[in-house]
Amino acid sequence: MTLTPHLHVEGPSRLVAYDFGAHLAEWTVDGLPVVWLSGHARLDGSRPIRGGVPICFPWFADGPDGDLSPSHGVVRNTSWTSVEPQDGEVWAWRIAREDVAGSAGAVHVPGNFELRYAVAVAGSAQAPVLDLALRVHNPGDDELSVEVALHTYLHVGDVREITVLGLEEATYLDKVTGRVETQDGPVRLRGETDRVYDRSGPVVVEDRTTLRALHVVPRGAAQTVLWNPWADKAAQIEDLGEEEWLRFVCVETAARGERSLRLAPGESVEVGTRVGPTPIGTEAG
Ligand SMILES: O=P(O)(O)OC[C@H]1O[C@H](O)[C@H](O)[C@@H](O)[C@@H]1O
Repeated sequence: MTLTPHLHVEGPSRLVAYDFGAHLAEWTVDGLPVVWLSGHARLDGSRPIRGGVPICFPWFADGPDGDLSPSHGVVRNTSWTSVEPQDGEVWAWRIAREDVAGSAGAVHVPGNFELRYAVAVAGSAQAPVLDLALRVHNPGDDELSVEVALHTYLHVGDVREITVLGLEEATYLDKVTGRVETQDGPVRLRGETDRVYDRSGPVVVEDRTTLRALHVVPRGAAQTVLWNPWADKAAQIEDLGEEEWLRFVCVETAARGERSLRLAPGESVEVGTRVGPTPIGTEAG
């Protein structure tokens, strides 16, 4: 099966998305990717799409106790239902617990849930801003505790040449070493990077290669995950081409572990991310 893409062109923006995973796969501005898609991504529904913005839910990676699969939960492996976009949204989708019943990992879903996800483009033609909004609703009678992430793959010219601002002095779990550390100054990636920062403020990725700054503004989740597999790990990832690891960094709006979302019966919360490129040296629009 080949997945059918949705395409949207608006001013300098071009967006591609799939119902499978409600996955925004590409956002280019003036022909240059901001949200990056692997040239080796499988677009046949046989595995999650490598790149774009995978939605991780109701667990992140292998879950709070490290024993769940598939990686990042069940909704990025399932086709969502398109619903009517509202108020300037480009696309919107919905999925609920019954839609994942029977899928791999469904037995680990911790309770009833309903998700609505929307992709919008805001800002101006000169400074477009992508807005991603995931509403999580608990329609059940019990508290719902879930992990979630908007796992944004941002395009950079060379990940070794970027500076990530906004995480200074934040504590983080280094998933590579298993240690908890404190960020000393801006982040410059020097090897495999897989960190869960206890911070939910704006992050700026300065990319000296493309002469762009990518501004990421999260909402509704307490953590920021920074990920790049680097050369050796990337070589083991089937749907990443040679050297493709140089072309992206993931800056993820996340709520995992002790910072999971806890929803009372009937409660809804929204987790979102805004992303916008600006030329280096100017402020976000
Ligand atoms: O390969 P995936 O299942 O898409 O996961 C890719 C990566 O996602 C997150 O950033 C996790 O923190 C990493 O540990 C994981 O390797």
